[in-house]
Amino acid sequence: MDLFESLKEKIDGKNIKIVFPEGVEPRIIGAAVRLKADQVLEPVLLGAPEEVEEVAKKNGFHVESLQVIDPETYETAAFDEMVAAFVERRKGKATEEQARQILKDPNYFGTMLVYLGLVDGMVSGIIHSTGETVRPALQIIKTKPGVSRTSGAFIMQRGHGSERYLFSDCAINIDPSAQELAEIAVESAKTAELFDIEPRVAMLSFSTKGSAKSPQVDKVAEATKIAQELAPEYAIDGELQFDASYVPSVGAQKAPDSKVAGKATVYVFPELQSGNIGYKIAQRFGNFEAIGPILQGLNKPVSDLSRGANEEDVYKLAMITAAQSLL
Ligand SMILES: CC(C)(COP(=O)(O)OP(=O)(O)OC[C@H]1O[C@@H](n2cnc3c(N)ncnc32)[C@H](O)[C@@H]1OP(=O)(O)O)[C@@H](O)C(=O)NCCC(=O)NCCS
Ligand SMILES: CC(=O)OP(=O)(O)O
Repeated sequence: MDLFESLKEKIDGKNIKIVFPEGVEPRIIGAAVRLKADQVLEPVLLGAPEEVEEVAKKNGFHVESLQVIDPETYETAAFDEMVAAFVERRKGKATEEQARQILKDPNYFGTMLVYLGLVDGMVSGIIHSTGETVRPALQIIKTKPGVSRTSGAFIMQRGHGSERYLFSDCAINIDPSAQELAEIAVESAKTAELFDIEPRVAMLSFSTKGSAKSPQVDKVAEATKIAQELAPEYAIDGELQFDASYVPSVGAQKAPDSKVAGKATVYVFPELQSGNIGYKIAQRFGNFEAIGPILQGLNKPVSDLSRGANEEDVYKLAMITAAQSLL
């Protein structure tokens, strides 16, 4: 079954609420109107209602049935409660006065709605940078017990899902340590399972099994060992070059004893430059659909769109975020 048909079945009838802080952006409004009409989930747009309506009208959308919250006119008692919860969560890192200022930012406001359980997840980042989008989640929602770093994964699919892989970290950790990379690998295997990908995890490098020597290669080899110890239930191998991971004949030649080489489904990049460049090359040269970044390891789901996303990307990432909220 198509991934999104199966996700629709999972989230159907659960009345899952997803907040979109960029409620006056046409690609967001278009996706929200379709999500509501298809009865996939309950979208909540942030913004001034008259502005949302104006943008919708210009773009031929009808938004009458959508919930719109204007942070500027949010009910005083509810805002006071939000401010108090923020100050408490930041434990001395923000005063009440600072909190009132910070919460004017729609990404902070939306993240607080998620934290307070008033909505189930958030999708943002189509206008804002990744830092602006995810920093509130890192500070407020924070990572699950046992996870020290969140990371950003993409579902990469082609041929309506006949080929489907997971790429990570393509969004968050600029230069993870071996320990952090190992954790990213394990979280990526879990994310893959959630989205019907049987995880065979390749720890990518420019070297395969010692064919090159450098501190960067050593980091990936060490991360592989740590990940294998952390999660022996998963097939995780490295360090592997991309061709050795993906092409069966090259995998057999370069890493003949590997359970992953030549058939990897989860590709873990050694640092963010290669991860972010790698997914965009597959997307733009290879015609893969890139759905994400899906933030892994957070207590509640927050997803960060690429600024290059289209309406369909928003629609699909919202479904993924809704499915994560059921975990
Ligand atoms: C994600 C990012 C914005 C965080 O940067 P930052 O805000 O400067 O991070 P800081 O080190 O100041 O930490 C801020 C808070 O987030 C937490 N944090 C930072 N990175 C984290 C991570 N990967 N996982 C979990 N928590 C994290 C810190 O512990 C800190 O929490 P605290 O305030 O409660 O102590 C930064 O790593 C970044 O810019 N990454 C690249 C993003 C990017 O451009 N990607 C390409 C496009 S997708
Ligand atoms: C994920 C990503 O690269 O986001 P952006 O294109 O917005 O920088």
